[in-house]
Amino acid sequence: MGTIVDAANKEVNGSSPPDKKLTVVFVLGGPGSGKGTQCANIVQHFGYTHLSAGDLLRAEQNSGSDNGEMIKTMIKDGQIVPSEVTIKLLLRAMEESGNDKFLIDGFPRNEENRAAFESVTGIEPEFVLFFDCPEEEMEKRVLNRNQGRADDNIESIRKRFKVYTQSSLPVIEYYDSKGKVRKIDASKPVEEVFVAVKEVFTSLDEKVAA
Ligand SMILES: Nc1ncnc2c1ncn2[C@@H]1O[C@H](COP(=O)(O)OP(=O)(O)O)[C@@H](O)[C@H]1O
Ligand SMILES: Nc1ccn([C@@H]2O[C@H](COP(=O)(O)OP(=O)(O)O)[C@@H](O)[C@H]2O)c(=O)n1
Ligand SMILES: [Mg+2]
Repeated sequence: MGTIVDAANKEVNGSSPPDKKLTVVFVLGGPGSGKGTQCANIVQHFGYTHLSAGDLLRAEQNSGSDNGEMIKTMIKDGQIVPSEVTIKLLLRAMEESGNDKFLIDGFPRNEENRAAFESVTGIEPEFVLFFDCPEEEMEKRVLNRNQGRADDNIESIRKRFKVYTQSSLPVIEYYDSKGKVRKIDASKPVEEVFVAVKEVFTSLDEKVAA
């Protein structure tokens, strides 16, 4: 197990003083809600490292790994890759960053992701940033995204919306019941969304400084 997780577990178990206090924010919302766009802004202003689960999976797919074909098929089909694969990629990226503040974008996307991350790392998110956006607006954005993604076509998008409603929204509801969700109206222009995002991170910084 990586040192970053050992450090977090020490903190959870309270057996010895933590080496490092890790701050993790989960960034969730449907496909095209603006997670990646806003994370880039947050990085600039608040010193986080941005880890997109989707980007890490696409990089793994392209690296010629044994899991490449499985990842490719699942992404095209909008299915959620088993957490064993995704968590390994996230932890490796956390280690490599050397940072202690992370935006984890697009994860956890189902209950299996959520429970596995909690049991493997012992990390509880500081909060969950939730980009709330109507489906028709998300569909328009994804179809105009132009990043050459194999899943940004209408057929894959329909499947992704279904998975989002059936598997990802329940995770957001779970965190909402614990008072951890910071909901943002993501239907507005990028700059206006970021005004709301900034308020959330500024109040966290004030809490930490207090
Ligand atoms: N608030 C917004 N208004 C209009 N377009 C946006 C907004 N936020 C992001 N976009 C655009 O929508 C597309 C999807 O955004 P992205 O950040 O990749 O979303 P996600 O990571 O949630 O799928 C991109 O082309 C992006 O430039
Ligand atoms: N936790 C995750 C995140 C993404 N993925 C896969 O990667 C795809 C793209 O995720 P993404 O976060 O890049 O997509 P967007 O929400 O940014 O449009 C998902 O539809 C899943 O197939 C996954 O399996 N598990
Ligand atoms: Mg994204």
